[in-house]
Amino acid sequence: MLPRRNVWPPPPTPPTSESEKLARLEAEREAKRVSNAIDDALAAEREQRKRPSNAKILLLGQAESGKSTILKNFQLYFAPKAFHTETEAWRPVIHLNLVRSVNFILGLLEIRHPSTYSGARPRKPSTPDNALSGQLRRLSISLAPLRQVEESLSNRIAGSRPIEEYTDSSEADRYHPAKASEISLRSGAGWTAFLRFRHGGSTSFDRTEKADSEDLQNRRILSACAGDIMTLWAAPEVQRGLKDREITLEEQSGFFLDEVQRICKEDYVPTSDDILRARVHTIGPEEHVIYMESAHETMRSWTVTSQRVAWAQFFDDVHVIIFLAPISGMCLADSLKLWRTICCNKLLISVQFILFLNKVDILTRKIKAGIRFADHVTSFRNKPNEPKEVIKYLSDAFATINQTYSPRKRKMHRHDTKATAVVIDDIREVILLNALSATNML
Ligand SMILES: Nc1nc2c(ncn2[C@@H]2O[C@H](COP(=O)(O)OP(=O)(O)OP(=O)(O)O)[C@@H](O)[C@H]2O)c(=O)[nH]1
Ligand SMILES: [Mg+2]
Repeated sequence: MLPRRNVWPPPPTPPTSESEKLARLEAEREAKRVSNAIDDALAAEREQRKRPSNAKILLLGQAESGKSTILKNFQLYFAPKAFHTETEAWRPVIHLNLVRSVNFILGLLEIRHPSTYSGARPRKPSTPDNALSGQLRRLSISLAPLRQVEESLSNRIAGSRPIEEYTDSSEADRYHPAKASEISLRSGAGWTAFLRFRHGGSTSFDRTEKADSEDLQNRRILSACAGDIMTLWAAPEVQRGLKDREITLEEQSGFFLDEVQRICKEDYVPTSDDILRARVHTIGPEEHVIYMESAHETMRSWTVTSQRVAWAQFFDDVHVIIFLAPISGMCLADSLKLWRTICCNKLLISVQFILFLNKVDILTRKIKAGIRFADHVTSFRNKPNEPKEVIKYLSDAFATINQTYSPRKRKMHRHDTKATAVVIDDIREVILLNALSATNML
C-alpha cells in the first residue's frame, strides 16, 4: 500500500538512531507532563469557583493592639507573592521609623528645658543639657542632614508632613517620647499611600524622576550616617539621658536602632520581619482584600477591615470578628470594656468572635523582669505570677464577659500568640466554617 499523504499530524518518521528515539520519547514525556499540569490547573480552578468567593473579617482593637500587624501576617501567609511585591514600598517607612528615632535623640540632647516634653520629665538629669560632650556636639552636626531626610520621607509617604504631631511648630512636640519613631497615616490611603512613593505619586515622568533621585539621595545620606548613628546610640550620655527621662526606645514600636548597619546600606531591601515590625499609626478604618495565592485555599479571598471598636455595629454583615486584646500593658481595663460592648451588641448576634490575646511576649518579658501582675490587677490575688497563669486568667475573664453579656449563647474561640502559622490555621478554620454556613453551603 502506498503511504498516505496529506495527513495531519504527519506520522512520526521512523527513528534513525537510538539517540533520536530517546529524544523523541523524552519530548513525548514532557508534552504529557505539560498537558497534565494544565489539566490539574483547570481542575483546581473549577474547584476554586465552587468555593465561597470571599470571607469578610473585621479586626477590632484599640490603638496599637496589633491590627495592622495581624493584617500583614495574613498577607504574608496567604498572599506571599503580593506581599513581597510591596517590599520596596516599606523601605521608606522603615527608614523614617529609624530617622525619627535618631532625630528624637538629637532633639532631646539639644533641649534646654526638658519639661517641655509632655510626660518626659527627667527625674534627675545626669547631663546638664547645655554641657554636651565634644563627641555629641560633633555627632549632632554630622547627623543634621537627617532632618532633611525625615522631611523628604514624610512627604513621600504621607503626601505631606505627617499629621497631628507636626501641627505644632515647636521642635520638642514633633515627637512623642513614648512613640518617637511613629508615623501617622490616614487610612483610605492605607497601604496605597506609600505605594504612591513607588510610583512617584504622579504619572508625570519628571515627578517620578525627581522622586527617584530624592530616594537615592536619602539612601546615600543614610548610608553615610550609619557609623555616626551607631556611635550616637551607643554613647553612654545618650543612654543615660534616655534613662533619666524614663524613655526606653527599644521597647517602642518601629525601633530599628539595633539594625542600623543593615538598614542603612544603600541597597537595603526590607525583610519580612522588618516589614512586620515597621510602625505606622493608622487613622481611620483600613480595608484590604487578600487574594489567596494557593490553589488549595478554600476561600478565594478575604476582605479584612481593621477598625477601632466604636463603629463595630456597622459591620454586622461580617462573617467573623477578630478582637485583639493586647495583654501586656495598662489598657487591659479598656480592652475588657470594649469587649463587653461588642458582646452585648444585638446587631452582632450572629457574628462569630475570635479573641486574640496579643503581645504575650511583652507580658512574659515583664513578668520575667520581676513585675507582679497582681500589683496591677488586684483580683489576680495570690495566683502564681507566671505568664501561663495570667493568660488563662485573662482568657477566662473575656470568656465570662461573653457568656454574661451576649444576648444569645455564642461560642467564642480563644487564642494567645503562639507561632503565627498555628494561629492563622485555627483562624482560617473558624472563618471557613462560618463563611460556608453563612452561604448555606454547610
Ligand atoms: N512584641 C510584640 N509587638 C507586637 C505584637 N503585635 C503587634 N506588635 C507591635 O505593636 C505595634 C502596634 O501594632 P499595629 O499593628 O501597628 O497596631 P494597630 O492596632 O494597627 O495600631 P493603630 O493603627 O495605631 O490603631 C507595632 O509596632 C507592632 O510591631 C506582639 O504580639 N508582640
Ligand atoms: Mg494600624
